[in-house]
Amino acid sequence: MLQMGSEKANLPPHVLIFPLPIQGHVNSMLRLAELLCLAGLDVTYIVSDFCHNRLLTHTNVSSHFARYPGFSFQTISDGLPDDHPRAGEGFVDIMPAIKMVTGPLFKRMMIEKGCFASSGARSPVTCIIADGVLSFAGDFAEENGIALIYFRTVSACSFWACFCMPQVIEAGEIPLKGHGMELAVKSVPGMENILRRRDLPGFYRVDDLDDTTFQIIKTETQQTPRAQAVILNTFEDLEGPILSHIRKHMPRLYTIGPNHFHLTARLGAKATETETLISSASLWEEDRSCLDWLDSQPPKSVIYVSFGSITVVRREQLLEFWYGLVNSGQRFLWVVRPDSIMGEAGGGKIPAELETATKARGYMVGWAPQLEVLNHPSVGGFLTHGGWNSTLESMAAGVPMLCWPYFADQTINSRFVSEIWKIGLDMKDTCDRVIIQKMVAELMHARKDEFLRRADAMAKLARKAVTQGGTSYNNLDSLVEFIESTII
Ligand SMILES: O=c1ccn([C@@H]2O[C@H](COP(=O)(O)OP(=O)(O)O[C@H]3O[C@H](CO)[C@@H](O)[C@H](O)[C@H]3O)[C@@H](O)[C@H]2O)c(=O)[nH]1
Ligand SMILES: C[C@H]1CC[C@@H]2C(C(=O)O)=CO[C@@H](O)[C@@H]21
Repeated sequence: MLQMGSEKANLPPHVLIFPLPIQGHVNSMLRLAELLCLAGLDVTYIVSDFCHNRLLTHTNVSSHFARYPGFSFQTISDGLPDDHPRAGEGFVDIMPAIKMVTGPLFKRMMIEKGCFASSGARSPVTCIIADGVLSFAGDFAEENGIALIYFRTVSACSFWACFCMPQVIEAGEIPLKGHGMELAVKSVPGMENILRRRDLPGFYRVDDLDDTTFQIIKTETQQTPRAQAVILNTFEDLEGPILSHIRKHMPRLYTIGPNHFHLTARLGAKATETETLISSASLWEEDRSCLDWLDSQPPKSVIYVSFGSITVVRREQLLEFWYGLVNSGQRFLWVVRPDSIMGEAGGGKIPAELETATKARGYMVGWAPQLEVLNHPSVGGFLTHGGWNSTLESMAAGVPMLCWPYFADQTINSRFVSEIWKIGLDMKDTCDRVIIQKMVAELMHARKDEFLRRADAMAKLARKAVTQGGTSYNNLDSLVEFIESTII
């Protein structure tokens, strides 16, 4: 058991925050870190050397967080060589490497550094908030009598569908073996009339139940209830019915999202200043020239296209998207990450008609300041992979979505976007220029008003949740009180 020296008793709680070291987890949990700093807690944020180097290179996190004396970074290896792609198919290496290398390193680091006890005026770590898929951090907390909270960075619907993996197997609804994808899934309580097999989180798409990633996700998800509390980046008005199911297993569940919006609200920003007060957590250099380009476009005329930090596409798929966008006649701003095209550097010539049309009404960047883009008045739609941060950021900005899920939670998020929240369309499992053209037109023209109306209503609910008295606002206060109550 780690001892709290009595002389430290009046110090604030010291929370160790440990995200899975990939973009979508790092930014979501960094926002939580700042929310806790604002509440007066001390925070150690532990992140991979790889992500830390990139954060230092591409963002102002160091100077931004300097305003919180109780905040510090600690770095650790993610177990992968520096030149590992950490994207596309390479994502399957991340979880095993973290488990095999980072887990043991973490334990050593915590013991050797006495849980960072000697760091000036801070108490030793009193609470660990670990990513919900890092069970080794939970083991450490349990073994050493430190309070444990899990933060699963995905939607409640995805988390719940993963939590029900044993029942889905039991019901014989998987393995999928590539057929029956249209069949209704009946074994996820609360989603009986919502999901087809193709809408299950992408981890389910296995022919063999011994698949390593499937097993890791199943095991990591099953152990969640051992934490004293669970945090989700969502809000009650968005996922209330699913949250009720989760609460039967994990009653102390804090919904505090959308995180970025919540942080903005707590920082006291006015709507027009929205994103400048939030520190960027980008692992790539943001190309801000796209904001100038957006300034010269008509209101709500641009579809913003981005598939997040892990998606990769084959050259044929890139061309299908490109033709689809160009043939739709729509203005577009497209993020093509330098590492997102499979094959030899995206080799091959780009057809002249695509180049010409792009010069006329498109703009491409390697990485964008996404929050500012989504909140720009010229943006009227978002062609997205449906990563949870992108989905929440789009919702909070009132921007309708066209979803092209790539893997993981994205396949279920896109189903909820189209069928439950009705703020966009789901284009999963197709990549065809004609379909893309048609769906872009549907989102941006034929059903534009309908989608904008609902997206605007959803944005209002999100704002209400993070405003004083709102559910996420109150839940964050309760979370802080809970963390304070865990000091022994
Ligand atoms: O040009 C860009 C593109 C993205 N972003 C930001 O990068 C983040 C991307 O996060 P997300 O939309 O969640 O996608 P991924 O990077 O793919 O995130 C991973 O982590 C998420 C949270 O667990 C999961 O929902 C996703 O499926 C998983 O792929 C968002 O905050 C974006 O604002 C930028 O700032 N600029
Ligand atoms: C690489 C993936 C492993 C787990 C994470 C996840 C989750 O359900 O927590 C979903 O997709 C990715 O963000 C992560």
